[in-house]
Amino acid sequence: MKNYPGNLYVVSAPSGAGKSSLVKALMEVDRGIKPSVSHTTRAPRGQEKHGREYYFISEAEFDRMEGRQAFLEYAEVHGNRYGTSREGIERCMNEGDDVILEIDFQGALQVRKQFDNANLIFILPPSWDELRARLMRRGEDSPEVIEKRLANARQEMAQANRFDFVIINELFERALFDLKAIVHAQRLRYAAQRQAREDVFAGLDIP
Ligand SMILES: Nc1nc2c(ncn2[C@@H]2O[C@H](COP(=O)(O)OP(=O)(O)O)[C@@H](O)[C@H]2O)c(=O)[nH]1
Ligand SMILES: Nc1ncnc2c1ncn2[C@@H]1O[C@H](COP(=O)(O)OP(=O)(O)O)[C@@H](O)[C@H]1O
Repeated sequence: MKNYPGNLYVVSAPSGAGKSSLVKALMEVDRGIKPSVSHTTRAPRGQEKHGREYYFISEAEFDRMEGRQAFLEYAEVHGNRYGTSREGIERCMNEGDDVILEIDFQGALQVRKQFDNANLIFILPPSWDELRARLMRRGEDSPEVIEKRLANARQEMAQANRFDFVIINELFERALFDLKAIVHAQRLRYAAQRQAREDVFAGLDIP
């Protein structure tokens, strides 16, 4: 397993729990962390732009990328396909940047198999009623799509105990504080580990 200078954070949550809002707010205050833009076969929502929220691609293009093993992970979620391109992430992490992935739990567990020090963070809503209310307030999905996402949320939330960290997004600022604290603490931890490794190598008398 390759050792990159950058760290990897993976955020998963049921639809509407607030993961996109939290990740966006984190990146506004933390310039050392870069988003990964996924590829999807889902249609863009109102304000979404190709290359910003997602690369919106056809089923055929998705098949081609899958065929040439361009994805670090991919999964079908709520009836659409989503995948993380391997190339961009490895480049960022090689350059020493931290990378944050916003992907579903199936993808998160695939990533952990490839990066054993990936940090898996699960965001929970405070209640079912609030989850439904947020999906409705967001106003981007039809009632049928909202019902499908709520039905899937039960199964998704049952996976939270497989993650390294769980954050309850009740008060937004509080949840953002928790996310920042996790990123900061893990960054320090890996920096200390790397330093310790360098110290060991520096101490070895190899010509
Ligand atoms: N496995 C995987 N899941 C993804 C990827 N990109 C997005 N997702 C997940 O797909 C689900 C649906 O995302 P989206 O359609 O943007 O809806 P939202 O979660 O309601 O904002 C969410 O759980 C995302 O985290 C990806 O590259 N891989
Ligand atoms: N703590 C919070 N309290 C109230 N509303 C929130 C909170 N966090 C997010 N929201 C709102 O809930 C909706 C869903 O958030 P979003 O970030 O799109 O979720 P996700 O990416 O998990 O699907 C958005 O309208 C967002 O503004």
